[in-house]
Amino acid sequence: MTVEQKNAENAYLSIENVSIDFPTPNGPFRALNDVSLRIAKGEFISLIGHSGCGKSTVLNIVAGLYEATEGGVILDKKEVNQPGPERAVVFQNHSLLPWLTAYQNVELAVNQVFKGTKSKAEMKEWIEHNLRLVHMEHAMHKRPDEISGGMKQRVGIARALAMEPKVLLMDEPFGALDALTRAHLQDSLIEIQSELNSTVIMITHDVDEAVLLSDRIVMMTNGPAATIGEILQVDLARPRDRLEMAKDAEYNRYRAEVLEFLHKRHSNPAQKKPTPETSSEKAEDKKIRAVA
Ligand SMILES: Nc1ncnc2c1ncn2[C@@H]1O[C@H](COP(=O)(O)OP(=O)(O)OP(=O)(O)O)[C@@H](O)[C@H]1O
Repeated sequence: MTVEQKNAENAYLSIENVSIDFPTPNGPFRALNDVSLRIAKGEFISLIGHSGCGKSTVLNIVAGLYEATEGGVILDKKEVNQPGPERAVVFQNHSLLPWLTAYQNVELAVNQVFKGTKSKAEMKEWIEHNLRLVHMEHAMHKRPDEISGGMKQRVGIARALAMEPKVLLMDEPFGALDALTRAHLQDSLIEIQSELNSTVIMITHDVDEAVLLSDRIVMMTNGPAATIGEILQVDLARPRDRLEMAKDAEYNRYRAEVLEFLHKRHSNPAQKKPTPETSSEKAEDKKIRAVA
């Protein structure tokens, strides 16, 4: 059986022939063209590609925030056509309510999902359990302005996990953090993933992050009309240890494979013909190189 057939059989989340046109003053702009991806339960998928290729658009369609012009998304046999708590999103910039403590921020989401099904005591235990999962039990009664950026991101992840989503959607969740904090959070995510076996789609610009965390890395072509260019299956044994990985020849082969895709086979067109209008894309490309 081919990998493709195996994925089709095990699909928990299916993105089927998705295309999207955004209206612009010059007519419709096709951002994504014919994107298809089948994801198994418990799989960790990274989406990587140059700035503006459409990664967030894919995630927003799965989240139900954007509607595909063609094709659609099916999660656990049901079509996705609006946002819902079974698809929790973690953004780059933590979106905690500033006047609530870490505990209360998680409580808000838990109330939304479990009101009527869990007792007050069960809810308290569940909120604390999720804060413990991200190692935030010591600061659960602090407000966002009293904790660091990395801690806020941990609370954002706890809040998403506490909703017990079928799929966790992460849009550059560690993009705004310094390298060390980022590494700590990646390690926490590896730990959580091995404990919960969550199904995850994560957007990243960081090649090491993608290889370290993913079962498959989905590499997107440049837009407009972006689509999936290649998919890299990462067959590294778990649990993965970052220090051991750095010396592992297989790990470095996967890493080189992603870099080749991004900088050779699908290099950023902004780099080839630099113009003032593309300066923001060039900055983004530097971001990919800097973290690679
Ligand atoms: N609501 C919208 N209306 C019009 N165009 C949009 C809209 N959302 C995205 N686009 C366009 O679709 C393309 C893909 O954008 P998207 O944000 O998905 O890219 P991305 O790969 O996530 O970028 P980045 O890595 O910089 O976050 C871009 O050309 C963008 O300008």
